[in-house]
Amino acid sequence: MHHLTTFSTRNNLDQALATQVSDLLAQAIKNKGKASIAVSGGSTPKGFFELLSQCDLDWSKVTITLADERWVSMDSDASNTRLVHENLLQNKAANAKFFHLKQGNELTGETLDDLNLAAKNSLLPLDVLILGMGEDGHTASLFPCSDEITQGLARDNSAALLAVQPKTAPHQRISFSFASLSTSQNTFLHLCGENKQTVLTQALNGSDEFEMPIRAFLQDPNVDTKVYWAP
Ligand SMILES: O=C1O[C@H](COP(=O)(O)O)[C@@H](O)[C@H](O)[C@H]1O
Repeated sequence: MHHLTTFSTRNNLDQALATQVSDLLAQAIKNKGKASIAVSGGSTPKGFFELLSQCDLDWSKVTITLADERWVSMDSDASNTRLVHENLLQNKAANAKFFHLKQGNELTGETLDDLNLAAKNSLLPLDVLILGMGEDGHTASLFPCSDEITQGLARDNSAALLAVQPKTAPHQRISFSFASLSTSQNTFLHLCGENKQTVLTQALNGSDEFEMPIRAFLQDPNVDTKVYWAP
């Protein structure tokens, strides 16, 4: 299921999202002494990251990871890890821990096994998940065009992470699965622009998750996704 909140500007959205996420992380720290958050990459979250990095929080108790990563080196413009380091792991948030998805040069089965174990032991279930959405309806790196989409959306997938090779987007990816992301305590979908509004409407007007994987987060009755949109 989903709840849509519309903001008049991107900055208003970024401010509201940063405040809400900071409050949720503080609450998790108060309840259990630590907090975990997965953020998305791409072009949408930069302003939100900058504002969140300035929030007062015991960041040393927060672990940040990505919902997905492109298997590129960290100095590449396409690296989501680089985006997070340059915009979120700054200011007050410089003390946060970062759980790296990109480990080594090759995405081997052994790398995945190690990451799956580490994610289950130290990160999951996430306190906060911030998703983005591509214009093909992908979210995280759960791409409709990929051979791995069945595994990525399977409700009984015991693996937290999977390797994905999109056919219509560049770079091999590593992505958290729907099964692991859907256990998050608080899920947000961060969208900006008219094109994303059109894609959102399309996603809400159909039900085939394999055509638009974002539908799993918008329509699964066990997942409550707060959609934040600004023009
Ligand atoms: O490739 C990706 O794309 C999506 C959407 O990105 P945007 O540029 O349209 O905001 C993003 O959520 C995901 O993390 C990223 O790897």
